[in-house]
Amino acid sequence: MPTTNFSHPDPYSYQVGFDSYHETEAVPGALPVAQNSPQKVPHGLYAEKLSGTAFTAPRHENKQTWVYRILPAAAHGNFVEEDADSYHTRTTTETSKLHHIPNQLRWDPFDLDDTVDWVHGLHLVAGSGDPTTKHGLGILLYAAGKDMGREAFYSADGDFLIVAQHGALNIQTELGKILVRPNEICVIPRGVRYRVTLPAGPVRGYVCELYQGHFQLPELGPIGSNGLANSRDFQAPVAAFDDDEDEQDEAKEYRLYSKFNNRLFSTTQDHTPFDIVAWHGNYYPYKYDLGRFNTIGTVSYDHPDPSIFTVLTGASDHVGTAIADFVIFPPRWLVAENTFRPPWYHRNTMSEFMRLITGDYDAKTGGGFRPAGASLHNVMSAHGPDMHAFEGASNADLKPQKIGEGSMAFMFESSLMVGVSEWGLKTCQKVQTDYNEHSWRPLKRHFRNPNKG
Ligand SMILES: O=C(O)Cc1cc(O)ccc1O
Ligand SMILES: [Fe+2]
Repeated sequence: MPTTNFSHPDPYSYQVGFDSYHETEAVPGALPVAQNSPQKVPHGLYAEKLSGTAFTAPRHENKQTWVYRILPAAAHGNFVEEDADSYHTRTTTETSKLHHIPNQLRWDPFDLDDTVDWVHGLHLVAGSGDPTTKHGLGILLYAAGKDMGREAFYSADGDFLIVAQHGALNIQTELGKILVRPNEICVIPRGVRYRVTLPAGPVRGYVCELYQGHFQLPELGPIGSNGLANSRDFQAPVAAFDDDEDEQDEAKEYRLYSKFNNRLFSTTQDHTPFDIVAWHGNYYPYKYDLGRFNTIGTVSYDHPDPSIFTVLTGASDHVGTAIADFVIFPPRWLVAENTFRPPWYHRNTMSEFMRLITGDYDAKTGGGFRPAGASLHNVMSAHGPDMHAFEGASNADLKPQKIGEGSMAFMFESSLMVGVSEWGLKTCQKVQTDYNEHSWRPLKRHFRNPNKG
């Protein structure tokens, strides 16, 4: 089945394509014809450009969108930093620095939290690099149960790749509306302002924030011109705006939050930020149903590298070496002959942050790897199947087998060593102290040395 069976219907319509040039207008004639910035924009709108790359970036990388809005984004008050205890993304103080440790780490499922909204429910778990130099990534967990009020949020730090694990996110962005349900992902580019409400109760999930560049589809190489995540399955919103002209002054007031170098600032403005009537460009938020992934695997022998499961990649300046790959492990047939079918034991120069959205995972059958928690195998931290998985798979009858039915695991894989936040290591109280003890210390020796008598 090439789509996920969602319990929550999607009320919105979308335009399709990855990195496409889209144009959309919520009022006919709002888009200027054949120019971007006429002396007077149709319908008395303001023209504004949102740049996702340097003006001079090469054409194949260049990203920008022209928006036509009721008032420019600049029309707001001064930002003031929020109280440090009210949010959970800081990295730069002594008490919130990142810890770099070689241990294999695993977390029990993170708690739901229905006392906070999207902005205040974001927790930095791990990260590397620095938003101020536009290098690296942040890995965040979100858990929220409240709608954002008359508020909007943007991150100046990077692109948010949101992996919904529990509950639906109704995301009203400046560029239109997107519904994101478990087993869907959504990318909100740096700077795009949005508001999250929760149409089906509390939510929980993960964010990979890319401080540099933008997510791309991986090269397909010898796979050919289709496969993995196909371009036409990416959905972008159509223009939609609120008109607050007839509302009372108090009702027009909006609070605007900015995530800026992992700190939270806010200001107010006396009009809605969701006033874009039309836009055109290739810098926009989008979503993707992981159930549509066209999974490729071996039909002969041996376990291939998990790069064949890459949905999106956030490239570094070095070809083939990612700042962040987003990889999934979808339901699939295993048919390899004479093969140990689960992942091999390995030490990776890349760091691997993993989790289950739902179901189970073939390398961890001994318990402890459950949806909504996490694991981190940092640079060169040895890992692989736990004792149960090893004994099971090395004695299994190798007939064709469908694995992961109803399951979805994912990985944020980075070439960078990631540090774990104070919240991730201590405050959340979810770190399993016996991960290694439970998974690999029980592995039995099977070698019988033929050189011994
Ligand atoms: O460690 C893991 O479970 C992730 C993983 C899966 C796989 O199929 C091969 C390598 C790899 O790191
Ligand atoms: Fe791995």
